[in-house]
Amino acid sequence: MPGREEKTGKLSRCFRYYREIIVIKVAVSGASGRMGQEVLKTVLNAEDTELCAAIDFYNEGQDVGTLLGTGPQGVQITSDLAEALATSGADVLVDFTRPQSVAANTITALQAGVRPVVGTTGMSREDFEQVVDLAQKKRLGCVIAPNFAIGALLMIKFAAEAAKYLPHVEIIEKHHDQKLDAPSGTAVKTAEAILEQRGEFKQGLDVEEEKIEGARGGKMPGGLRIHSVRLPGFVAHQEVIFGGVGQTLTIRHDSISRESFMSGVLLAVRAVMRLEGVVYGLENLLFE
Ligand SMILES: NC(=O)C1=CN([C@@H]2O[C@H](COP(=O)(O)OP(=O)(O)OC[C@H]3O[C@@H](n4cnc5c(N)ncnc54)[C@H](OP(=O)(O)O)[C@@H]3O)[C@@H](O)[C@H]2O)C=CC1
Ligand SMILES: O=C(O)C1=N[C@H](C(=O)O)C[C@H](O)C1
Repeated sequence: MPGREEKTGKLSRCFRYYREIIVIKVAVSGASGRMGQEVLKTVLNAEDTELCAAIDFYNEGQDVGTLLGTGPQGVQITSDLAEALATSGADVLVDFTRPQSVAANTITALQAGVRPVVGTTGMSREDFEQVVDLAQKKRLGCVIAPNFAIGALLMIKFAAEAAKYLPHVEIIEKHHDQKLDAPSGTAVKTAEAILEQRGEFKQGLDVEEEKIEGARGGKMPGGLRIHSVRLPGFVAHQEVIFGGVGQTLTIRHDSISRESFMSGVLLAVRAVMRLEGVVYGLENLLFE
C-alpha cells in the first residue's frame, strides 16, 4: 500500500502527463468497522484518492496503518467528525457507521461543504428528506446507496423486470448476525423497484393468520413480504422469489466478501464530485 509521500510523488508525475487527474480528498466515518476498514484500504490504494481523515469511536488516536497492519499512513483516527472535516480539507465523506448516526453525519458533512457518499442503511424517511433538501440548498452532490455491489444492482434491475410478468414475489435476505437493521437496505430498494413496476397489484390473502408473530415476514405495500435471516457465516445475500402458475423464478445475489462493494464505493466517490443534489441508488449512476 503506498504511503502518502509515495502517492503524492506518483500523482505529481501523473499531473505532468495527464493534467486532468484530480486527487479527491476522502474522509471515512466508521473507519474502524467492517466496511470502514475496507474503504480505508481502497482509498489508500487508488491513484486518484487521498485519505485525509478517519472517524470512529474505536481506536481513537491510532494511525490507520496500525489498524490495517500496514506501515504508518499519517492519518490518526478521531471521534470528532466536524473538527476532522474542518481541518482535513475533505472533498468527500464516505459513511459506513450505524442507522442512528448516519443522518447526523451526512448533515454535518453537507454543512461543512463536504459531499457525502452514504453506504449506511436504515436512514428514516424524514431524515432522508432533510438530507435531500439540504444537499439541494447547498448545491452539493450526495450519493446514498443501499448496496454498492454491481451484482446486487443487477439483481434489483432483473427483479423489477421480472415483476412485470410475475407479480407474485417475496424477498429473503440473509446477513451476518451483527447487522443492526432489518430488513436490509437492499431488500427495501428491491421492493421499491418491484412495486414501481407492478403498480396496483395486491398479493396474499386477507384472512391469513400468523400462529407465531412475524412468521410471514415484514409486509411492504401491496402485500410484498420481506424475510430477514441473521446468522454467523453470512456476509450479505438475497433471493427474490417469483411465483407463477406451475413455476417459480429465483434471482439470487451473494456478496461473499466486503471487497464486492469497493469498486462501487470508488465510482460513487468520483461521481459525487460532479453531482448536485441527492442520488439514491448507485444504479442511477451506472445504468441508462
Ligand atoms: N451500501 C452498502 O453497499 C453496504 C452497506 N453496509 C451498511 O454499512 C453500515 C456499517 O456496516 P458495518 O461496517 O458492517 O458495521 P460495523 O459495526 O462493523 O462498523 C460501524 C462502525 O462505525 C462506528 N460508528 C458508529 N457511529 C459512528 C459515528 N457517529 N461516527 C463515527 N463512527 C461511528 C461504529 O462504532 P460503534 O460500534 O461504537 O457504534 C463502528 O466502529 C451498516 O448500516 C450496513 O448496513 C454494509 C455493507 C455494504
Ligand atoms: O449490513 C451489511 O452487511 C449490509 N448492508 C447493506 C444492506 O442493508 O442492504 C448492504 C449489504 O446487504 C450488506
